[in-house]
Amino acid sequence: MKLIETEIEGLFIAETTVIGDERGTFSRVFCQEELGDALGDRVIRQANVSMTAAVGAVRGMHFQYAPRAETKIVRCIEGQVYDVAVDLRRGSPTFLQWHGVELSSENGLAFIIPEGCAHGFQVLKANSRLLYLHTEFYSPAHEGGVRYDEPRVGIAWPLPPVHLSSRDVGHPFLDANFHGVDL
Ligand SMILES: Cc1cn([C@H]2C[C@H](O)[C@@H](COP(=O)(O)OP(=O)(O)O[C@H]3O[C@H](C)C(=O)[C@H](O)[C@H]3O)O2)c(=O)[nH]c1=O
Repeated sequence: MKLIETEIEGLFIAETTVIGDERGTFSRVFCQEELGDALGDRVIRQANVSMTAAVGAVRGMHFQYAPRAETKIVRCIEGQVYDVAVDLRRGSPTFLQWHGVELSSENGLAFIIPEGCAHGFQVLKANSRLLYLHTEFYSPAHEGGVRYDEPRVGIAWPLPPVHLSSRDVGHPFLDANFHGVDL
């Protein structure tokens, strides 16, 4: 696996080597050692899978507050999505900047999203499935969210967002006094 830095500190794209033969393909989807520069001494504590049916559907933007802030490794195992991270870290030079990347079962890329960054995605191919590896346990009491259409962030979704959950349309807009989350 090869780590590619982005302009947002701690936010990486991971390339995966796909080994093909006459039977099909094999690829390593996680390696604590090969992702060491992104993970440090963090360990994976929980893995989840989501399937999202409708093209254009958006889930996000989610994060967990400290002390249950988490690094999240996201990979598209079926279909194709536009995956986005937003830097919410107080004092970060890229505060409220976002970075998007297309993840698909074809390109085998993974997005490594550090603590203090919100995550969301939009479905580009029907019935897309995502695998999430989390360095913290799910903690509803520490869940936070930013609107997918937050004007202070300005995410350029490839398609008009549809099929959002009531929770995701219910996230508050950021007021002028929001200066970031502390880790
Ligand atoms: C994360 C999680 C959720 N849940 C329950 C809570 C809800 O009843 C249901 C769906 O949860 P939520 O609407 O928060 O999930 P998504 O909107 O699909 O969020 C997912 O997609 C966005 C883009 C992310 O970044 C989240 O990390 C990822 O969980 O599963 C659990 O029971 N366990 C869990 O670990």
